[in-house]
Amino acid sequence: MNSTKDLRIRFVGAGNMAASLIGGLLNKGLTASQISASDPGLAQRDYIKDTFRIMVHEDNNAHFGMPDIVVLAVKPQVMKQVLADVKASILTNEPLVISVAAGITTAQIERWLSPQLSVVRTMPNTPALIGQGAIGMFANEQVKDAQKRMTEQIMDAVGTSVWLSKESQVDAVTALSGSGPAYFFMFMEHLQAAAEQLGLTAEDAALLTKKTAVGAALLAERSDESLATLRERVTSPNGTTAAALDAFARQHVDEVINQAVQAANERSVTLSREFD
Ligand SMILES: NC(=O)C1=CN([C@@H]2O[C@H](COP(=O)(O)OP(=O)(O)OC[C@H]3O[C@@H](n4cnc5c(N)ncnc54)[C@H](OP(=O)(O)O)[C@@H]3O)[C@@H](O)[C@H]2O)C=CC1
Ligand SMILES: O=C(O)[C@@H]1CCC=N1
Repeated sequence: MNSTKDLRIRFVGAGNMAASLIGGLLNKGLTASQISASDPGLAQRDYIKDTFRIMVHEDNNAHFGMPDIVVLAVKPQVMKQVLADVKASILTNEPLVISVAAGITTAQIERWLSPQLSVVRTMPNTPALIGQGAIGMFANEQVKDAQKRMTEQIMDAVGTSVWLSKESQVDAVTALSGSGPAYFFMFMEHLQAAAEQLGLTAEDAALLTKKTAVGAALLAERSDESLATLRERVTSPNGTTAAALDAFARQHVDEVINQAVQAANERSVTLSREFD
């Protein structure tokens, strides 16, 4: 296996998720000369170039070279067309292909490029930007152990990753941790608004909302106790928390959350059919 200092990585698409990964890799000690990217947006290219000092090209095939890894970081809608564009460059040296796209399957990527290619389908999330990503990964049969280690090195640069044994589990990870940050942000938005209604200033409500979320998340991560036990510790009999949790239960919040996660999972499944 190449050591990290020898790796050459090409990003196709240099938007939010690519920026998170590029930032994480540079923080972990890769040099800017090891990474290049392509993206059609001038403003985005300038942003990436100014922020990370890597080479960014308008043309997906420009200065493609012979990368060890190609990271596909475009929207699912354009994946098929983008792969038609870069197919010849990729097939020149058959690098490991890592996709971060929601819904696009390894079978589709193999069909659009080559069935011989090693393809890893991953599902990261935006906290990768600060090294706190939660990432699911699925490897097709062509992926060798050394390529798995390379994938882990990349994903470990931006968070915590798990290998999945079945590709359908990537849809579940998408519904859980891929989309999950948005669920927590939405909950926090509503919590802040409710606190403002109770008379707190917007500034205080925002600060206390964020610190409560961070504190609860860190406690959950660092404690050996179950989430249920941690919840019970906050909940005094007939106290304030019990009053709030009863209100959630009356609205069947468990069913609401289950339906939302099912909807995200289903959308991940249908995305692949839509853009086939
Ligand atoms: N955002 C998230 O939380 C997560 C996103 N993902 C996945 O990551 C992928 C990228 O998402 P995200 O980074 O959020 O999206 P962005 O829109 O921020 O990034 C995609 C980038 O690809 C560029 N692009 C468009 N067409 C091409 C092309 N033909 N060749 C090269 N680049 C192109 C876009 O340019 P332009 O804007 O000019 O079209 C854009 O800069 C998606 O597939 C998504 O499913 C996965 C996990 C989480
Ligand atoms: O909303 C989406 O489709 C992407 C995938 C997971 C998070 N964002």
